[in-house]
Amino acid sequence: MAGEQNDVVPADAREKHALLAEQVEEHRFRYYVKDQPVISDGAFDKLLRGLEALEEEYPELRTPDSPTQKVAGAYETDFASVEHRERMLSLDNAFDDEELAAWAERVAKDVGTSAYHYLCELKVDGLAVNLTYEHGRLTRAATRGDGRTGEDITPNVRTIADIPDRLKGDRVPDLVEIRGEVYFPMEAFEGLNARLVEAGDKPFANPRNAAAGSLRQKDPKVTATRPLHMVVHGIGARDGFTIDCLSHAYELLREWGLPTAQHNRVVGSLDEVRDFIAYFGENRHSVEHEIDGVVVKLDEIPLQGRLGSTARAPRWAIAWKYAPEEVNTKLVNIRVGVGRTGRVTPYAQVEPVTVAGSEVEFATLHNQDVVKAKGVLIGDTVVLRKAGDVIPEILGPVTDLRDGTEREFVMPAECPECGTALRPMKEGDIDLRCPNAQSCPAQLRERLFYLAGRKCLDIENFGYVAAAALTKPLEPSEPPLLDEGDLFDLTMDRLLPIKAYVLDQDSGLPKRDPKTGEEKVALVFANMNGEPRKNAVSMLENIAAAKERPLARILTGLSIRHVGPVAAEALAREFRSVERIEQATEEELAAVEGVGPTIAASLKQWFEEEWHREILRKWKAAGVRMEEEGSGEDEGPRPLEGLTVVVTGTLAHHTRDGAKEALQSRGAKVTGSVSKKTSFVVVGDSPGSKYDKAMQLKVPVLDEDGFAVLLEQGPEAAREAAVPSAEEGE
Ligand SMILES: NC(=O)c1ccc[n+]([C@@H]2O[C@H](COP(=O)([O-])OP(=O)(O)OC[C@H]3O[C@@H](n4cnc5c(N)ncnc54)[C@H](O)[C@@H]3O)[C@@H](O)[C@H]2O)c1
Ligand SMILES: [Zn+2]
Repeated sequence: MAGEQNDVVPADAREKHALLAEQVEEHRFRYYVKDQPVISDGAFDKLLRGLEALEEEYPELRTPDSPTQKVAGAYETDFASVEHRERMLSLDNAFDDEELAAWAERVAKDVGTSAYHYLCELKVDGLAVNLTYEHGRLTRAATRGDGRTGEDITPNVRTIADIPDRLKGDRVPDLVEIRGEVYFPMEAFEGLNARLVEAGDKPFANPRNAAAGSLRQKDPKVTATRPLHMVVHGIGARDGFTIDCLSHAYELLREWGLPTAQHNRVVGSLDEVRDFIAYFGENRHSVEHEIDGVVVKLDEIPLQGRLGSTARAPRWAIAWKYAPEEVNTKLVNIRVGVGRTGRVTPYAQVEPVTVAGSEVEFATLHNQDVVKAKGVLIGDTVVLRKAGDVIPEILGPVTDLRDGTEREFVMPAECPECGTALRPMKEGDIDLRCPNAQSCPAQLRERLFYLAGRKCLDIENFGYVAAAALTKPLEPSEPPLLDEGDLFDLTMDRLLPIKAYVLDQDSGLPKRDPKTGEEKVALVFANMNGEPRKNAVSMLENIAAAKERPLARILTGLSIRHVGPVAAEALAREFRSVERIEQATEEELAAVEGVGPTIAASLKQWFEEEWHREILRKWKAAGVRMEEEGSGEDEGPRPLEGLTVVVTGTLAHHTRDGAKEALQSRGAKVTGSVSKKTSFVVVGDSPGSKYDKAMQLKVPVLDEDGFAVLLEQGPEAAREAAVPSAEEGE
């Protein structure tokens, strides 16, 4: 019989099986012993699945020593080996609903009752540990190993703050094995790698490897410096207490001071299990640790016993795996981009990979220090992560795959777009900037793109392609826009001859002809006959229409540092024209709610640049609305409406214009001569005749403090602060 079956397995299947088995063993060794896997979990799971599929087809290949039949892994390591009292198992996986339903069906069939519950838990991405407590004291901690024998890591585990040395309470059992997952928090990962690189050590490729590597240190003092955490997810051998449900056991463990999970849920139906899976699929990153799936268990412990286990995994549990968020790929190059404010940021170009459903070719690297801290070299295989909607990032390098051809990234000294020498904006800044703010094509392009965008002028048909074509065309050699000043003076004549690279929507990089490999070049605004394209016509119409946008949007569109839509709204409401903002003192600007000193200083700086003021002059000449329209009841409070105020003498904290603006923006009328109708006279040093006149007419007089009261608290309070006190005032 056995001989017959041997004949049935074709030689190539046998060979393929042996090869796959060897690969799986090799990757397990790298993963469990070296803490440096060289392929992603997704890729590893595929290998294992391939092996399982072969064994499904040729069951003779499923020998007890096949990697599919074992808990990985029995390896010689530097640690003493210890036997678990009760076996630690792996889990069977479900990658789709069919597999989940098949598991549930098997359970229903074999359990012999309909009175059972599913316990849904999150699958923590870390490494499994077994903690032995005897009479409430932690006596041993071990890794899973091959499930029977693990590595003794007791001194290392004692350094983990989450794990109590002694169990709390008076119901402590004689013996209990606690199973849980040790993990390394994602937020701490970057810092750890930075320190490792700094010290000349190898960085970790991802947080799970960092957890394993940190826990499996020869020197527990090193482990103690790592922010490891644990979540409990099971219970092994026990003596001195009984439990009916795993969920109840967790309550007991919590009382003992063990770190139990916060998101477990007991449900009665498979549909509720599906809801749980769907919910955490959506909210994967709202959890305090990384998860790679959901573990569904039968809650009733006697029923777990009834179902039993295979050599590898319990039949009463299944692990639902979410789509992997991490993949391995090659770091092809590190390029630099220039942003709207001239900030030069390196970014990674990787061999295109699909992760979390989308193809990724670029990942952010923030700045040259981040590149260094991550310890990645150009040419490295790297772990790329795409978590939900967050932009893809590089976690770390797979250093075991280096062959010596990798090279370090060097931040360029010059702007890649305009050649200007890069420098920090101010001393101590990490970020380098291109100081050619006015005409650096990259900065101008980004500013225009922003200016035309939703938050600002909302100019339809004016996107990235137009912004690029207007600032750095291939032809003509002189770009139509050297800064944003001429935006509203663009004419079709200027647009028609413009040729530019055809840019890819996502990357902003030139598209290439698939046949020749050459970058594609095209007329941007004209069709083949040299006539205006439809969207060029409407772009110009939309630019003209944008002249009427509210002041706040115009202000936002100037790309003044720190002046976003909120600050722009506040400024527009308070000062009601660009001119008055320009004339205001730094104090007056800073005093506006929602503005403050940083923005005020930045505004002052901006207005100091001649070319900035030139933009304003050109826009005004082109008919851009630089003021708020009408008296605008709905445009903010005007607490001084109806008052007439005279300002005289020198004020310490305001210029004369500044004081005037402050009054006007609150609705007061400011006049030059004192009369019976004057509500207040504000006097500074050496006030002269207007002061005398005010005294004569019994008009309330305010010194600088009184003026502040008027501005901040209104006329009632100001009358009280006035000299002389104006009891007879209306
Ligand atoms: N990249 C590689 O080269 C490589 C190599 C080997 C293994 N791996 C990865 O390691 C994993 C395989 O390891 P495995 O055999 O331990 O199987 P598994 O990770 O699929 O499932 C078993 C493990 O899940 C853990 N777990 C987390 N939360 C749990 C919870 N709430 N309840 C119960 N258990 C929970 C336990 O530690 C348990 O041992 C896979 O993700 C695989 O991709 C990767
Ligand atoms: Zn530049």
